[in-house]
Amino acid sequence: MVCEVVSMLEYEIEKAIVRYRESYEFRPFREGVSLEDVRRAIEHTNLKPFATPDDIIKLCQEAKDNRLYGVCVNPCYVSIAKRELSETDVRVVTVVGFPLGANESRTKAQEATFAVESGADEIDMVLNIGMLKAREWEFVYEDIRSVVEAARGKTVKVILETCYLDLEEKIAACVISKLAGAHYVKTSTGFGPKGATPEDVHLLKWIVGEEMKVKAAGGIRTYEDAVKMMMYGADKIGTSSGHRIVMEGEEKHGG
Ligand SMILES: O=C[C@H](O)COP(=O)(O)O
Repeated sequence: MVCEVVSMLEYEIEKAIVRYRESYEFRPFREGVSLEDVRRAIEHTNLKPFATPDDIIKLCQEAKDNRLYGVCVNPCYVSIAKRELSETDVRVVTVVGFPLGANESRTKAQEATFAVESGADEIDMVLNIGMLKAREWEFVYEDIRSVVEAARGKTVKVILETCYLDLEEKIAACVISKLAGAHYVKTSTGFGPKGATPEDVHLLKWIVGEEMKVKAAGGIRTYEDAVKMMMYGADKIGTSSGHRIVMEGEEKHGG
């Protein structure tokens, strides 16, 4: 059984690498991203270690005022965010195995279970970066699967932390995330040495295709940054600058 999973993962990863070598082209997936598109893509984020309950209440208020897609908060703040956003359609996103991805899989699964119990609508988990680098494909696959199962149907995003990965590792991480049943791949935690780039966002979208989505996160500070990420394949934008980005968009488009 384990052998079958390993062979399936190796086969699919190799197939994706060959497809990349034969036909990859870097060009925008779309033009014409509107301010409304940007608002509805932003997951307004505060994952700082020193964030207080008052900071989370402010984050939620900004998300409501700016009609953003969601907020992304550390697990201890899920219930506060849920309370602040009740009777709105603003989603509560939280993180698992954050920011290193190096917890035991059962710890990640338990975190996901607790997050859902506390009211999280979506889970952003960090994959096991060291195990990916060691080409322990089935470990990485089972690690993601355990969180997908624990999330009980809630959206699961897999943070790849692309700044640490080479091209083949990025492709392998996308293929494994998709096969393990995750709904998104996400570029970065915002805590690594580098965040999202249009090149990485494009590569991720090109590999996962239409059945899966991409979240760009880390270092996205301006309206122009957000629009560019969306042109190159991002469906969601994780940023601690959501309020500023929308203000810039309103200035540009006249309110
Ligand atoms: O998941 C989102 C990131 O943590 C946000 O990163 P940022 O603070 O660089 O915007």
